[in-house]
Amino acid sequence: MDSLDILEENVEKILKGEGLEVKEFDSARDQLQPVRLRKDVCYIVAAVIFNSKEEVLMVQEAKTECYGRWYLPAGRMEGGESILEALHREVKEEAGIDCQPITILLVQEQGPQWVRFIFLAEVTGGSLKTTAEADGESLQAQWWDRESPLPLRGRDILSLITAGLKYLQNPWFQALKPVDIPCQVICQRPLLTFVTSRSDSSEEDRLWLLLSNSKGEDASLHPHLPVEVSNKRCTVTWAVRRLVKESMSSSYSRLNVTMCGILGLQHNGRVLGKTDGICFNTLVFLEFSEEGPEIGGPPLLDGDCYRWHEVTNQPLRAKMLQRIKGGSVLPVHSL
Ligand SMILES: C[C@@](O)(CCOP(=O)(O)OP(=O)(O)O)CC(=O)O
Ligand SMILES: [Mg+2]
Repeated sequence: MDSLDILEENVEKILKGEGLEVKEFDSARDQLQPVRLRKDVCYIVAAVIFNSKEEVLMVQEAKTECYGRWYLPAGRMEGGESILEALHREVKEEAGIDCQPITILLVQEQGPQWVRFIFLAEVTGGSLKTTAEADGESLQAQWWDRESPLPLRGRDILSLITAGLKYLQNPWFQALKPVDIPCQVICQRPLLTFVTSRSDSSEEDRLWLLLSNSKGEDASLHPHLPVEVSNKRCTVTWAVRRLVKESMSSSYSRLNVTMCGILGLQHNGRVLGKTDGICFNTLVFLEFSEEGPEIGGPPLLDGDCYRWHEVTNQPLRAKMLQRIKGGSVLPVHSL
């Protein structure tokens, strides 16, 4: 199998939400310090869970700063646990309910220091925590009909509940759960795409993918997708803008960079301080905001660190175009 076949096989895997080991980074070595949970990264999980009457599971907070107010079951991940283990633990501790994930519904992030995974989940067992079982985690849990008045800890959850109902009625992207692959840093592997529409609508659009020419330690690294590290305060969206600015600086001012969303999320978390990172596989779309010297092709690249690969594999190209144009990707909100 030649190197471009391997590349396209890897792109297929990413489109399915599968993970790929991160072998090489396109970031300076000094940005590759392992991150440490609760020291320089904070991950939070939150659960949107409905019952058969479309009431949503809410917990009454026991914390001083929000005592007695209601919120979704949510909390900070602890060292050594996976994202799904944190989800199960938080929902059990705060609501008394056993659950299983349906999908990650949304990722909200402010760079490494705050990443929140909102899950749509379903009940598998347990029973609602009662006031007799109140503790430091929560006072009680109840099903909320979403209409009766309820003093909320934060109104941010209302849009999350709406997103959960919308997904249940119409799953607009394929269900996504974290893939258990360790990573030391918070990084992103973008499918960074450029599309040229054909003048003759009977022909399919042309699609290009940005590849990195960086060589790995084992120099035999096949042409591969770039991997950008998100260091301090650098959001996922900003990291990909930085990549575009560095690789296409002469065209950057004429480019619109659209973060379509997350195709996959790789995290393991087993070894505190060594596997606290996350690799986000993302889908990004570039387009010109104004005409320029390029005729029907992608932006000119500066230097030789990157190159454009035209995707001529028709089924793969069709899949990628559908994801780009259909918006059927897990949303990421860089706050
Ligand atoms: C992430 C929140 O929306 C609420 C979840 O965090 P908690 O304050 O409930 O943390 P635990 O004590 O671990 O349960 C707060 C925020 O970061 O905006
Ligand atoms: Mg909490």
